[in-house]
Amino acid sequence: MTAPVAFGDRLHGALERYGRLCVGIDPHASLLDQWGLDDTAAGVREFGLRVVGAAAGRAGIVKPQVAFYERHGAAGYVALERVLAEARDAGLLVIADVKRGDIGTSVDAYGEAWLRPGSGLESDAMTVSAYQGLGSIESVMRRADATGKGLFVLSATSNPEAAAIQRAVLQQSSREGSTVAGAICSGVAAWNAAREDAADRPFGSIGVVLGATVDLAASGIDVSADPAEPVLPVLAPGFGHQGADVRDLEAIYGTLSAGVIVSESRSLLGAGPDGIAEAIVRRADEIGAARV
Ligand SMILES: O=c1ccn([C@@H]2O[C@H](COP(=O)(O)O)[C@@H](O)[C@H]2O)c(=O)[nH]1
Repeated sequence: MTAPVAFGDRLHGALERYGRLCVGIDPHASLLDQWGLDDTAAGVREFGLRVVGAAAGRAGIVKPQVAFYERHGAAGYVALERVLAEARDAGLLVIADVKRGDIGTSVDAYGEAWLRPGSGLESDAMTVSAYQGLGSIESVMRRADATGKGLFVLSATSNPEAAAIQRAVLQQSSREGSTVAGAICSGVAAWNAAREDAADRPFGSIGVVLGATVDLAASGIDVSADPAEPVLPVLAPGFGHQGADVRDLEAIYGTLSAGVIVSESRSLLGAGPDGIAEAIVRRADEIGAARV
């Protein structure tokens, strides 16, 4: 059996071809209304399929926010399965924004749901939480590496109320003295660097979530340190609707900039069903113009 292509390689290819933009698929009730769709499982399916149609060939990555599908129970999941499959069939890299975390065996079961080839919910990557300890996600990191999938581990999230916990300083750890956010970043970078084939990889397959609205230095993340090798993928919500300016990308992310994926939802989706394709092209151009 041939080995799967590493997620980091596929991510690198998508960024080279289409640039950094990741199109969020967040069917908020207000957006469904604006798009002339019902807030039902059928409505969120149609919304997702239209976003996928608009993103295909214009952006490299989509990020469905699973919560908006989960609102509709089992029917919402059936709708989501269809959206995920269409997106992957269209050649888009799919990051399922599920933010799962638990003890190791349970996190691995989440990994089986979202990352196992052939699973109904199969995605290319998923978001996970390591707030039960980095060791709690080790089995899912192994699973991701073995199956050519990726993970984005929450580190410093874009919501302001996260700082109190994410800036807390670790005790009883080999990373004692680091903040929670900093330890997650350095732990993930170290994981990527320790892979057997790390030297041949442009990007690691395990990344972190670092909000663009965050003062990363104050969160204990040194954005002037030597860049990680391989490049650390950074899923970056917070641009667009949440107020961060893409022209500040390098100032925000410094030496982490090479791995930054600009994830925007409402700022694009608000263009409506007739304007979304054009909004994606315009935003991808703006981000490209602000290239670092
Ligand atoms: O720190 C985080 C982690 C995830 N998100 C998610 O990203 C999108 C942002 O949507 P916008 O409309 O572009 O604000 C949404 O799905 C969040 O759940 C985040 O915002 N911050």
